[in-house]
Amino acid sequence: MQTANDDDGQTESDSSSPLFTPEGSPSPSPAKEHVKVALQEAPFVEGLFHFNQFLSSEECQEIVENVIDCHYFNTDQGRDQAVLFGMRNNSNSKEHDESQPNGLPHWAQMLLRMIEERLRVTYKDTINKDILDILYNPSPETEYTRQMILNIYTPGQGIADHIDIPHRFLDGIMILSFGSGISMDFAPTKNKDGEQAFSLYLQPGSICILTGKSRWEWTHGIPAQTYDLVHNKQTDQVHRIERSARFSITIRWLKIQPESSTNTNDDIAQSNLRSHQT
Ligand SMILES: O=C(O)CCC(=O)C(=O)O
Ligand SMILES: [Fe+2]
Repeated sequence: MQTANDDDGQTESDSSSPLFTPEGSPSPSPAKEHVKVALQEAPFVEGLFHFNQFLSSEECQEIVENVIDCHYFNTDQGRDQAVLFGMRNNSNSKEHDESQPNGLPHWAQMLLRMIEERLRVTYKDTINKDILDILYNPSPETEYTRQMILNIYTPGQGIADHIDIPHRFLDGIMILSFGSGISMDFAPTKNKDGEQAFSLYLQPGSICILTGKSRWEWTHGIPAQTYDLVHNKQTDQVHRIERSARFSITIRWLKIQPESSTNTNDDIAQSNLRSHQT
């Protein structure tokens, strides 16, 4: 593998949006820790799907504008995360219908429908009915609701390696990336079948879907660094790409638990995952 300093072939971040300024300018400071080389495409892991250019740059821009209009964030005051909830659903109700009002803001409902349609039509050769059901029509034993976490990562910020809390969230997690690309580390928790940890570069406009084994038995996390190293398969070169501000939307099914359960501790545990470069 050769190394290169430019970011030839990589998708640029959208620095024109107010969500991505002033933190959006590239930061040249080197990370202290070893920076792993990320792949552009995911290797095979059961239940993991990763599609680059899932959303066009126009669609990304529209989503970001909708989010800006909702005023969820104030990065000056450290408010870089927002959590949205849909209405509850349960296993006795009719088949889940994403076209019914569900308590989420209009833009979020439109986004959910658009993702479903695209997976069903454009990605039908890869996403079968079982996976679509996990993502859009679960039949769990408990009540559940849609949860969407919106995160802004400035350069140097990350999230610790983790498995999304198993007793809190159902199977099926979708991660959409906007603004800057970022490397996400994946590692198997059960050392078997010769599975190897790897790092995957999440480009803006990409979707990363975790189901089955990749959701329950692999950790994912974002290293807190100011740049990423990305392997270009075509040229077999490694490119250094400075991070700018990234915005992500993580879509999950949240289990609704009795008042007496440990919801609060779980929420604190989940939000404490965000990490900074030290
Ligand atoms: O922001 C991301 O890309 C991932 C977030 C995540 O893994 C989580 O909230 O559990
Ligand atoms: Fe996660």
